[in-house]
Amino acid sequence: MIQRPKPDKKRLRRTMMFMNSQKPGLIKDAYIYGSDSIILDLEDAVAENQKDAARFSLYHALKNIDYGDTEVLVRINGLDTPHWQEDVRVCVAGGADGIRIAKCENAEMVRQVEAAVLAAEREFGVEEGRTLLMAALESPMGIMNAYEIVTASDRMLGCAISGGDFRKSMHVQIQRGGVEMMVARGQMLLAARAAGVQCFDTMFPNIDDMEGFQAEVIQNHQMGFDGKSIVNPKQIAFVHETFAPTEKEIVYAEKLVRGCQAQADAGIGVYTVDGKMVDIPFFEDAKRIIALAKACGVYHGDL
Ligand SMILES: CC(C)(COP(=O)(O)OP(=O)(O)OC[C@H]1O[C@@H](n2cnc3c(N)ncnc32)[C@H](O)[C@@H]1OP(=O)(O)O)[C@@H](O)C(=O)NCCC(=O)NCCSC(=O)C[C@@](O)(CC(=O)O)C(=O)O
Ligand SMILES: [Mg+2]
Repeated sequence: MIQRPKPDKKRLRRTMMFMNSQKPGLIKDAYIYGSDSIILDLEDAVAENQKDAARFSLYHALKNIDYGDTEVLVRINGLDTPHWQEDVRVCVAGGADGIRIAKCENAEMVRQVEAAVLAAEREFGVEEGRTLLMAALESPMGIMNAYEIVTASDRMLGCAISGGDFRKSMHVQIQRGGVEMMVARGQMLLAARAAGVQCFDTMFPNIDDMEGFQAEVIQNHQMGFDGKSIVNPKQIAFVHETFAPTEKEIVYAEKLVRGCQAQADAGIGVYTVDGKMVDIPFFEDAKRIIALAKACGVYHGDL
């Protein structure tokens, strides 16, 4: 039986790759692709008459497959279905790192899942508080309530917007440039940053349109997302590359971090580095960039 390390709310999550729990062939070696997290799906990828079979296959995967450093999340069925409570029991009994709450609309839904998770942790002798939560915001109501959702539980690692359901409820189609979801993405990002949790963009469904995918990933990064839901292994590399700090950013951040203490000791609060003004917020951001570069495995200095 596999014992997974304690889940970390703040870990690196550039990619969260969905896969159908109903398909043992997909989930048995999902870690080989190197996405930061995988999402074993019990919800919309699983046909209604296969929910029990998917849960069975999920439980055996959680118990017997060593996913190594890959975080293992499970997307449970919506709270308006007869499935979600049994989904929660299986996730906790199997030792999943966290649960993605599908179609989350308000804080009360988070509290309901949290109560079910706690009951399952007690039932199966799992350390209380071990199982993390994240919310998928898939409707206008979910987006409007983003802040109350992400602050509803100490287990909450963050939230993700879900474009398929969201666009359907807004009567819009996916657009190059993302104008149809710009406001919702922005509102969710504000809520997540205000709450100090992570924030993820939706999956890009057109897996053969790499150009469109790459344009969306670049925009996600520019907007401030921590990562993205994905549906296919060929989407991983570009997201990882885009979300890692560049060599130029690392060199500049290193210069700021190394210089800031000396400047502060000399009583100087604001000065220029390579022709750019810097003061306290820039140092904090430089430290974040170095930490991110370390987590991405692209920092080789001694800070
Ligand atoms: C799309 C396709 C069928 C294409 O398959 P294909 O086989 O044609 O792909 P190929 O590229 O040929 O695969 C090459 C090799 O990779 C393996 N491989 C492929 N995909 C893999 C994968 N995901 N995990 C591990 N392995 C994989 C494959 O087995 C093969 O291995 P091998 O045979 O050994 O060479 C496949 O990708 C897939 O099933 N994707 C996940 C779909 C899914 O789960 N959707 C539900 C979640 S979204 C949703 O519900 C909407 C949402 O709710 C979202 C939100 O909330 O954010 C909203 O509202 O927006
Ligand atoms: Mg959905």
